[in-house]
Amino acid sequence: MENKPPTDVSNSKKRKRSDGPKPQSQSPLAIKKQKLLVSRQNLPIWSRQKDIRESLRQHSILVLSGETGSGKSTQVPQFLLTEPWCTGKIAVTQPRRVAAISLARRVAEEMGSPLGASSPASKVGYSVRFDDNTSAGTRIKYLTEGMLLQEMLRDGALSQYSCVVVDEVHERSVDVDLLLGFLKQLLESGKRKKPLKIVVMSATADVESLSRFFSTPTPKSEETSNGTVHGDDEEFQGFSDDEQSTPAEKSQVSTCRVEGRQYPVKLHYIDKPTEDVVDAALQRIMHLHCKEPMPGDILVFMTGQEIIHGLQKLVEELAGNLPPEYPRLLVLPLFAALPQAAQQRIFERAPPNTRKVILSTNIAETSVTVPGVRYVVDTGKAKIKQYRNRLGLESLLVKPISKSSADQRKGRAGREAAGQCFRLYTQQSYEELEKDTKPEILRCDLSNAVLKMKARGVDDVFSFPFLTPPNREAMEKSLLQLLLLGTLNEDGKINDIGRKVARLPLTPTLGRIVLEAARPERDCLLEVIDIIACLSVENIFLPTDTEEAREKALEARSQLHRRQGDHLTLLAAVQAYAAETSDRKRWATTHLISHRAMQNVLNVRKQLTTQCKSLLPNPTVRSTVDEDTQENILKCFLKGYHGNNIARLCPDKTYKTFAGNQTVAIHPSSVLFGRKVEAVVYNEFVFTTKAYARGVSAIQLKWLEDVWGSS
Ligand SMILES: Nc1ncnc2c1ncn2[C@@H]1O[C@H](COP(=O)(O)OP(=O)(O)OP(=O)(O)O)[C@@H](O)[C@H]1O
Repeated sequence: MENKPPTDVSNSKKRKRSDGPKPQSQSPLAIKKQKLLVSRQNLPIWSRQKDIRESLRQHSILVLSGETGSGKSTQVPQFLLTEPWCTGKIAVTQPRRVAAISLARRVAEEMGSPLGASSPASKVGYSVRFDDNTSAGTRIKYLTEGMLLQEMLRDGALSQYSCVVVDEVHERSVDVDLLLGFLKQLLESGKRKKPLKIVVMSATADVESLSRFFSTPTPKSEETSNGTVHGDDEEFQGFSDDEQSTPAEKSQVSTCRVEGRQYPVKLHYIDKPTEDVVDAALQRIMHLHCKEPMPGDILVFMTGQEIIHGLQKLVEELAGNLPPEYPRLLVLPLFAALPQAAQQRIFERAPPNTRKVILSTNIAETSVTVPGVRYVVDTGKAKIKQYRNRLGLESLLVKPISKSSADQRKGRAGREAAGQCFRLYTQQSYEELEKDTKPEILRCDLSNAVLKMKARGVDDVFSFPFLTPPNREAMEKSLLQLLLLGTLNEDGKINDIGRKVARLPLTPTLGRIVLEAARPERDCLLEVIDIIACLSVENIFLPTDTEEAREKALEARSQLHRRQGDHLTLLAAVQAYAAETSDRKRWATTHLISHRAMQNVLNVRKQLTTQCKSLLPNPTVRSTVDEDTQENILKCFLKGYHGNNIARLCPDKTYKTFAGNQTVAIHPSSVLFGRKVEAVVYNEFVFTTKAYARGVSAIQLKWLEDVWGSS
């Protein structure tokens, strides 16, 4: 057996010092910790603890690969916590908030620590967009990649951290690619007073290219040739040169492979390709439920929210007709737009004699352990973001996943006991899948990434150390967009507006809309925040799939509907909900509005309002929104969309987009559906059976001069 876990060392010291009446080991947290220690010791990674610690004593960077479930995400930070160099915090990044939260919860339990802000003694916390659950004592912080990037804007040297663990690097989100580049630059800059250790890990990491990436020095561009990669001037204050380590030391990369997983997963394929994957999933779920013994929950990977809701209905219907001797079925959906509390329900154990079936998008694909899951059903598809450069459009398309994703999905079974994975595609189809998912940076709108680079002082974005350099044309396009948004100056340098936008937890477009609303001439900050809060959560309006339901909804929501369109309708809904003081849940039900989504809107609204305080210290608070304010609100959206997301009515009575001259119809979910107005602004361009604009409001063409004429 290896050394005792670091946490044990510190706690045994504490125990000796404590002379209170009740030994610490009897507290519920300590009992749980002891119990979990046994499972931790059985993880394959446990026996590699010494090697992992040793390699980071010798090197700055460790690229760690190991099978799903081998213990990387939960154990590595705990192994490193008591290393001599680890005097600060450890950041562990995750591609998604659901994983960041559940891992923090698990590791807190394993360490016998309260979670997050619940106690100053808490050692483990998490930080995700709109939810920072950490305390002054937090040593291990699970956070989304985006949150660490935000932190880097405030403190580019990451001075509170001794270590950054970049987990699930194979997902290759834009944020992780930026993070890797920034971390590499930070190590090369020699501007850290104390050592910073970096661990990059995944089950399916491309160890070779990651090692090469970190060990090849970044060529210096003109802008960075003075050796500094600087954001705000204050970022690197307090670092003295004499304590810098040499670049040779810093670029040392070590690698480690952890073999084996705790429990086996039996793999099944179908014999013939299926046309109807929803039906195949339904059959598989019901078959497992009726034939397989309890306990054994089922995790099903689907493509998106709508298809999940559809399958949920079907499963519930069939389960309702089963004879009483069968266990009950509890169906839980899981997708990104679902509020956190609802997402976390999947981690609760199912009630007695009940089997959980979780219908999830790819957000449960990596890092998470869903207690109780023994069976994974994989449809082999996911919605993947695709950016069409020429049109300047980003859309989500249903595509086959990669082998690496399929293996991650399989890895969600066999975590607490042996499991099985049912792939609803043939073995041949699996063999034909791409090895890895194409990095997001090659298929998305880059304006957010470029603005983040600019805000961190990377003026020459073309020489940024990318693991995979994006397409030059896409970069140029995003630079142009940022220039049009008014976030960059003509010379390409970030300006004050850009810096402010970059600090908001929103896309550059939404951030720019907020900034416009904070201008005293517009003074509609609170209203715009309300609308943007709605756009940041799941749809507040409950779905209406039949004609009858649509009519019912129209009637129920008639007082909220605004003839100007969806933006002001959202605002009316938030304001009416917030003004309801007696029974908000009932109000939501009567108006066919999701109470859960609304609670989330109010939460986001609160946080955005706090974050925007410095933009406009005394925004006008209104109980009713007069016509001038309505116009100002829509003008803010026009400012943010700067020519994109606008369509005008043509003589043939169709709407055509300003940019690209594409025909676009108003989506049936819009309050403007069927109406013909001079021009419209919309939030989203979606392509289903045809091109639709979603989230639409009527505008006047003469407003454009006022909007685009102003800076
Ligand atoms: N919330 C949890 N509930 C129960 N067991 C858990 C939980 N989280 C982790 N575990 C246990 O710890 C093991 C290791 O999990 P961990 O997330 O550290 O593995 P990993 O190697 O990072 O896997 P992956 O690559 O799939 O993210 C799991 O297989 C499971 O046995």
